[in-house]
Amino acid sequence: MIHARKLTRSFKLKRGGVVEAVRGIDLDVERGQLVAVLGPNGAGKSTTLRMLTTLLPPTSGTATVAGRDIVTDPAGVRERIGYVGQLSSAGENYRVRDEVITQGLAYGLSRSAARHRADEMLDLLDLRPMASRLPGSLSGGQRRRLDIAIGLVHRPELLFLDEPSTGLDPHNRANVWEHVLRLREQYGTTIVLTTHYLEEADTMAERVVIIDNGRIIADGTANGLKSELAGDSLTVTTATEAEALRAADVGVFFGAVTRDSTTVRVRVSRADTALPEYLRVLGEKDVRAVTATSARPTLDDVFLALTGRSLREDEVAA
Ligand SMILES: Nc1ncnc2c1ncn2[C@@H]1O[C@H](COP(=O)(O)OP(=O)(O)OP(=O)(O)O)[C@@H](O)[C@H]1O
Repeated sequence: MIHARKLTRSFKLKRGGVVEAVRGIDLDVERGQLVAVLGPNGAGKSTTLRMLTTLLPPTSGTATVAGRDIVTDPAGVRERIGYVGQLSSAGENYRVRDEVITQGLAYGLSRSAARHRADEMLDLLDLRPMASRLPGSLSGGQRRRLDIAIGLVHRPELLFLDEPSTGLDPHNRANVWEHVLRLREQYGTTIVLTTHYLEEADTMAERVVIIDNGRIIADGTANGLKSELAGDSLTVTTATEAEALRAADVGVFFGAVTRDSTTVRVRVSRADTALPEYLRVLGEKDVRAVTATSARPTLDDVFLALTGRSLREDEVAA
């Protein structure tokens, strides 16, 4: 459904200098996949999506999307895809149902086909009760769902969603996800979406593509990436910082260590066997653990292992 090779985009800044937003992305997405593109602010997620959706020409590189070339046949790509950007696509003048119908007409559907399709999408996204309201009166989550309905009106095989859940409260986020998953189940639509939210990418998408600094740095299932790149973690807290320092010194014999005040974290391949052994050695060195826990890795641990930075700070800032 998507085949991109060495896709690259740089921006010349007015005040001089160049931003290399996307630096040579290779990406293949098969029909029916649900792919989450994850990365910190400014990683190049939106720029990648905007190139794949023909909103922005690449500086270099090639891509076919839904079988059409993004550079030589942008109209062909657009007919076959839906795109829901970060900003709401609904205007304020039409009522919800009319807004979807108008979009259908813009795609060349007949009036009756546009009406039929609009109703189908309003049902799919549970927007029927809001059909005659103005978009401005909808909640954030309802408005996002309206954006998705608009993006789907021409029955695209492939839907791009740029941060569909950013800015929504957890309830509305879960609700938007429920609808995205339903869409996929009912229509088999291929979905590529960007997100800042680690947990969402982890639990909802079958494939996670992590972008940083304009490059893909990891690509796979969440579980695959975690076991391949991160490993389990042991966390021990001590009563004093001096003890934590000693615990960190011991920890390096077990795996990579990070320490924050009296908390020491050690990355190991198998926490179940490493934790008792670590505690035993700490006892020998007169270090008493106040708490000791082990955890399976998260996608943040994957990102940390790859870049030395946490995605969490970004998530909090978003
Ligand atoms: N039109 C533009 N002109 C100049 N720089 C741009 C432009 N669009 C994007 N950039 C820069 O390109 C880089 C990648 O931006 P992009 O919006 O693709 O990141 P992102 O991963 O989608 O971030 P976010 O999660 O914040 O949306 C950033 O440094 C951004 O400032």
